[in-house]
Amino acid sequence: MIKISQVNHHIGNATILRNIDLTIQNGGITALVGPNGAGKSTLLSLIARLIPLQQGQIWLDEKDIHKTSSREIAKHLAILTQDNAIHSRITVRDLLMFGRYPHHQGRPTEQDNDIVEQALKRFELQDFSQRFLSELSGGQRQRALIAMTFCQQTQHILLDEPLNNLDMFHARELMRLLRKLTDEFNLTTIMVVHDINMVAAYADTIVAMKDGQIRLVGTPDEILTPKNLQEIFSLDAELIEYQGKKVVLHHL
Ligand SMILES: Nc1ncnc2c1ncn2[C@@H]1O[C@H](COP(=O)(O)OP(=O)(O)OP(=O)(O)O)[C@@H](O)[C@H]1O
Repeated sequence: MIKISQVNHHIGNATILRNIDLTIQNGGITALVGPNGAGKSTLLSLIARLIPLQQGQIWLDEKDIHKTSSREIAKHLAILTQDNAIHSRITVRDLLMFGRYPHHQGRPTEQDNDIVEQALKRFELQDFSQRFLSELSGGQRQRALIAMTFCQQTQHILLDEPLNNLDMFHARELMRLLRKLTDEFNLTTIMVVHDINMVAAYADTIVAMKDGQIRLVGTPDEILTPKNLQEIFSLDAELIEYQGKKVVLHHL
């Protein structure tokens, strides 16, 4: 469980996050949605301990995240941020093995090799395994980075806009795979997603943010209404239902 209590965050005079209270139960996919600049990435970075907490508390199960070492946190929580300052002269296979680092500390075992092999297979990266990241397309690189995050084999996975750079086919494949892995390993997957229809189809819970605040929390069925879309995104959109899922017609 991730429990966020009374978190506030400021940069200079600007308030970036305001009175954030949120509990994310273990298991399932939670989608963080909201307009650009709402504070989604900042909140993910605070949960993953990538930036210092200024005010409030964040708990990962029984651990106070900001009082626990990064090494300990890395065994329970993996994050893929938007700015991946990863050296491009590394092969896909080595990148995935790098994801195992919190476990092997530089000395990979047979088990680490197996996990990397499985991830190469599941993320369909076998054909690229010996290629450098610089030799991949943007979408292929994004898949490799997500696979690396999974190789960490943590119970909690945070992904900031994982669908970036993916074409329609690979975006859907990735969402299906994330759904499958989340269910199979009972993971807690938290992701920032802009494609609201992917959220409608694959997320269990939506957390909608705006202006540094959490405005709505609920299931896609509860949250996706014309009134809420207007309130969060200032968007006039119609909704239809298809195969029991909401579809937002926002492009017309
Ligand atoms: N280092 C920084 N210095 C100043 N302002 C910042 C900094 N980092 C973020 N911000 C501001 O904080 C606000 C929240 O940014 P954040 O990246 O968390 O939003 P977001 O909801 O993830 O947006 P997006 O959907 O565009 O990725 C924005 O107004 C942004 O300009």
